Order: sequence, then structure tokens, then C-alpha cells
Amino acid sequence: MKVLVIGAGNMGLTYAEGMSKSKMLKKNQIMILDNSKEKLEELHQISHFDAYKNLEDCVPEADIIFIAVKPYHAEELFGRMATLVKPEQIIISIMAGVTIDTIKKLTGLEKIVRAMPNLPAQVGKGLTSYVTSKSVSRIERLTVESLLDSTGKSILVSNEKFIDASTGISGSGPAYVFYFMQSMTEAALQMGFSESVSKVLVSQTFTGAVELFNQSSLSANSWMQKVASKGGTTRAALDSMEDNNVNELIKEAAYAAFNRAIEMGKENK
Ligand SMILES: NC(=O)C1=CN([C@@H]2O[C@H](COP(=O)(O)OP(=O)(O)OC[C@H]3O[C@@H](n4cnc5c(N)ncnc54)[C@H](O)[C@@H]3O)[C@@H](O)[C@H]2O)C=CC1
Ligand SMILES: O=C(O)[C@@H]1CCC=N1
Repeated sequence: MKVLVIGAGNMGLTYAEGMSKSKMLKKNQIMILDNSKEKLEELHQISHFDAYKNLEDCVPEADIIFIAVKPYHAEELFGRMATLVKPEQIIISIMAGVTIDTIKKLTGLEKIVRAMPNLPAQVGKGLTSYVTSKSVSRIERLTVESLLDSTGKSILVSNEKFIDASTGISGSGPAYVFYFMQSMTEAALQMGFSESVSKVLVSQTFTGAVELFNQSSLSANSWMQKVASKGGTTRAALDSMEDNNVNELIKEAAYAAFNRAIEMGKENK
């Protein structure tokens, strides 16, 4: 089996690295293509991947083609791929808001997997939701799942609406966590801590809270109540968040990403 990754940015390179460390593939079974000169130079330094500049040199060789370019590059890329692809090839696209129908229309292929990963894939802690078109067989789906699992966990969803929804939760979600971390860091600095101490205070608090959450069946809300003593400091903080509608604002933000994914699906038709 040969896998071609197109787009060697944050996510494409992360997947290439993840797949190369999995038992599924050897390094020489992974090809990677990027159209940026600087990226290609960078790729040539990473000697374990076969790096390509021209689609015609690698697309025909691939069994699975992993698309990791920005959504607005999809039309141009697929247009150039259309004459090089073969019906048995499988496309895995991680582009936000590019639908299976659009990919079918632009490439002429039928075996399409639409997936939504997230950035923690870079450290093997990613979450990828995915859905397949009808033409992808069970065996092919399991192969794809093993590739996606090479960067963390994967979840098969029942239809594309849940890919857009998971974009709003897990795909964009790391940025919401960083937003919260940034606010807490700014508060720590204002209280007089140094940058390095602020960083430790914030990061260990997040790591510890997530660890507690993961090691029990308690909900986030139950854990919140465990931290908060009656009339105490945490209650004061949580009341302030409630008074300022922070809960509703975070939900609104997640919906903004979900809706933007749907909108991009229409724009990229
Ligand atoms: N960054 C993130 O957290 C997530 C990104 N995604 C999706 O992943 C995709 C890639 O995002 P990033 O890796 O962040 O972008 P990036 O900008 O880091 O990487 C994109 C790469 O594609 C290359 N490229 C552009 N057009 C090309 C073409 N026609 N042929 C070959 N290479 C081409 C660029 O030179 C660049 O190296 C996007 O579609 C995004 O929606 C999905 C989930 C999370
Ligand atoms: O911001 C974006 O559009 C991409 C999709 C999810 C995370 N990054």
C-alpha cells in the first residue's frame, strides 16, 4: 500500500509522521507533495519521506491520497488531479467544509473519506471524526481508520453533519482551550507572577483537571462542584462567569465554528 499526502503543513506533515510511526506503513510507503518551494526544501531535509513537486509523479502511484491543503485550494488542486486519478483510489480529505459530493464532482472519484482531525494530533493525542462515502468497503474503512488512529483516536460518525459539528467542538476546540489558557495567563501576570511561573500555574492546572476528568466517570459539572466550597473563592469565580454569561458565550462560539463549516461547504461547491 502507498499513501500520498498532499499539503505538508501543520496537519499533513503531522499525519505523515504519525503514519510513518504506525505499524501499518513503512516510511518508503509514504509520499508527500507540496507546491511551496520552501516546504519542499524542508521536506528534503526530512530524509525519511519521498517528497514530490509534481502531481503526475506521485498521484498514479498512490492507493490512498490524503488531502491536507486549505479548503480554498481544493478546487484548483482537484482540477489538476482529475486526469491522473484511478477509480480504485481512496481520497481522505481533512479540509474543513469541503463536502464528499464536492470532492466526487471535482475528482471524478467515488471512494471518499471526509475527516476532521485536530492539532493535538502533533503529539499523538488527536481526535479525528470521519465518515465515508458508500463506495468505501468495510475493509477499506478499517484501513483508513488505522491510518487516522496513528495520530490519536478516531470516531466514525453517521453523516457529514457531524463532521461540521465536530469541527465546532474538537476541530477548532483546541483554540478555545488556548483562549482560556491565554486569559488565565494574563490574569496570573497581572497578579505579579513571572512569565515562567504563570506558564506552569496554568499548564499544570489544565493537565491536572483533564487527568481528573479522564480518570473518573464524573461530569465536568460535578468536578466543578468538588472544587467550589460554599461561600469560597471558586464560587466567587464561577458566579462571576455565570453573571457574565460565559457558558452561553462558549456555546455560541462553538456554534459559530459549526455554522462556518456548513457555510464553507456551500462556498466550496
Ligand atoms: N490546523 C488545524 O488545527 C486543522 C486543520 N484542518 C484542515 O487541514 C487543512 C490543512 O490545514 P493546515 O495544515 O493548518 O494548513 P497549512 O497552511 O499549515 O498547510 C497547507 C499546506 O498545503 C500546501 N499547499 C497549498 N496548495 C497546494 C497545492 N495545490 N498542492 C500541494 N500543496 C499545496 C501549502 O504550501 C502548505 O504547506 C485545512 O484544510 C484545514 O481545514 C483540520 C483540522 C484542524
Ligand atoms: O480553522 C479552521 O478552519 C480549521 C478547521 C478546524 C481547525 N482549523
